[in-house]
Amino acid sequence: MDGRVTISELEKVYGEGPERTKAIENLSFEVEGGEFVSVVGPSGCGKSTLLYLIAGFLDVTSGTIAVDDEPIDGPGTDRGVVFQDYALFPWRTVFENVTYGLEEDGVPKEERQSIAQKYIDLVDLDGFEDKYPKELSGGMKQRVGIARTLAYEPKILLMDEPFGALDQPLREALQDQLRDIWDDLGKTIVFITHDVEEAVYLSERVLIMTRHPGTKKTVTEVGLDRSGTREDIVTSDAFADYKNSVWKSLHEETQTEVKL
Ligand SMILES: Nc1ncnc2c1ncn2[C@@H]1O[C@H](COP(=O)(O)OP(=O)(O)OP(=O)(O)O)[C@@H](O)[C@H]1O
Repeated sequence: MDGRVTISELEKVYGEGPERTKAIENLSFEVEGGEFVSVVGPSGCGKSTLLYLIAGFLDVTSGTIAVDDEPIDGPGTDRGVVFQDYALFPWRTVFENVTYGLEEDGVPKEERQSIAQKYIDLVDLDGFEDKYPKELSGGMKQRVGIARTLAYEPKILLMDEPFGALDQPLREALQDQLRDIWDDLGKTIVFITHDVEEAVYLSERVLIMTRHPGTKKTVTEVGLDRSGTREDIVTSDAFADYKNSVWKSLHEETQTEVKL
């Protein structure tokens, strides 16, 4: 399946001289096409840096990132980013926010209207097309953010703590919606989170990064039976085992950090 991300011997250094900070070192990792991978790690380990490197917003210092074997060269519509703070245009309605990228790409009006409506419906925002961001709850704003990114029809969704600012019930609702979208659309998803439970609930594999400078520490394969309800899943022994395994690996890193 398309949308494979191959990261090879990646290094990212910010600044020079006394300002020099090595954010990521010697990171190699592959995300399969259509796979859902979460990334967790101590604060400052380079998770956002990794996401923005894959997005092409930042240049690598050394190493390569390729999508379907093609080294990336800056941002592209094959990759779409969803930000924690939604990054919506306050002066545009829901509909206009979702059509923005399509307008920029010169997609004809009728086509962009039907694409936008499809994704607005997919995130359950039909009826809210003419509202402005200030009239929406945080959860609705993030659904607009997701619809806007999906409207580009990227192969890969890059999500930087997208539900971090939401309260628990909303967060859970959006997690379930994202899983449904993933089931329907089969996109590759790279999802950054601080929340171990969220990572295990959502993804097929969890990449745990070392503390600063970040690299791959461990990868946990999550083989959950997801056929039941949320309650069935989160109360299962398997869920507890996966959560413990990710938590232990992460905790070793944060303990090291505290000792210093
Ligand atoms: N623009 C920048 N200039 C210089 N250093 C930076 C820049 N952006 C990030 N860094 C540094 O790179 C390292 C990794 O930062 P990054 O934000 O990627 O980590 P993170 O794991 O996403 O952190 P958090 O979990 O706290 O959001 C940190 O030491 C940070 O201070």
